[in-house]
Amino acid sequence: MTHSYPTPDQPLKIGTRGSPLALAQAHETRARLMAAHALPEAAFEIVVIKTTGDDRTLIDADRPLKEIGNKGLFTKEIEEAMIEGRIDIAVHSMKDMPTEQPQGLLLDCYLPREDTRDAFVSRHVKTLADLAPGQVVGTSSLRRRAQLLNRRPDLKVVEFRGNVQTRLKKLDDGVADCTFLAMAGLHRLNMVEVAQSAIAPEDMLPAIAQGAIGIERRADDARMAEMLAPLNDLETTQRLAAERAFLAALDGSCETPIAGLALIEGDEIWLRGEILRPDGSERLFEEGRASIADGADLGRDLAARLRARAPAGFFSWL
Ligand SMILES: NCc1[nH]cc(CCC(=O)O)c1CC(=O)O
Repeated sequence: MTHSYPTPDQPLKIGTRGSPLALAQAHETRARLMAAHALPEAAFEIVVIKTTGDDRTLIDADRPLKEIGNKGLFTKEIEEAMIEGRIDIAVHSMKDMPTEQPQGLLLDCYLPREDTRDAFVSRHVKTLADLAPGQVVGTSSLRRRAQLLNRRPDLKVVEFRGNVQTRLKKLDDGVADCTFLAMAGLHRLNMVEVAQSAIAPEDMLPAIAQGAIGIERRADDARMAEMLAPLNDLETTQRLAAERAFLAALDGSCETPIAGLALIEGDEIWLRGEILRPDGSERLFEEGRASIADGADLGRDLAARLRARAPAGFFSWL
């Protein structure tokens, strides 16, 4: 180590949102840094930063998130704090991260990926296939809404937001018969028992980067680069390179339901991706394989194939 380690007097500042899931991810990052460098907990300070996405006056309004703002809703204030030096690193759910970072910041450290599947959450229905016609699904995710309606146009979808506890309360109140959450979030919150079942990717392809935690730093911060290096998981990096190249090539303006999942099989990477119309009336799917080093090219290639197949008007921005 050529740089000095953080100490209780000069702790390493870990920036995060304040939600229970965000805090669990920050704690996991701290634990991994402590183990990798034999440091005490006191050498770290967790700095909670409120983002536009956490603003109750905006969030409590019953508007879908996509109408409130777009990219960086949950990251802008955290990235500003890092650029200003108030924090050293930021811990993010990669699923919520734009494909490009602001000038001066770098996102190149990924923790080993959790379960990528969506969870089927209900008080009285066991699996997605057991839903009866007309039953009500609560979700705020454009992707999940479109995927569900594509397969089951007979179901009713209602807007559903809030943290896990709020959503479970809504299920208890009978607002909806079921909802979906990422298995990864439930694992990290030790709440996996609220899932009736995990949904196979063949039935619901997850969001790009679902289940992955990324750690962002200042690009010129050599000390942090060195401290984060042992935390980076190679396979997660390779899978996200393919998935995020796919997303970037499709714009990924959160206005079109996009899903994708890469898996490593031997010395190959296998990528599946799909785009849907928001009402679920149309679904375009592609898959392909490449050598692992060519994952990003595979992602761009899959995106180009989908674009070529998409009828005019499929993307609202074209
Ligand atoms: N958009 C919110 C969000 N961002 C990351 C996760 C879950 C954890 C993950 O996918 O890493 C969630 C909640 C959810 O979809 O249930």
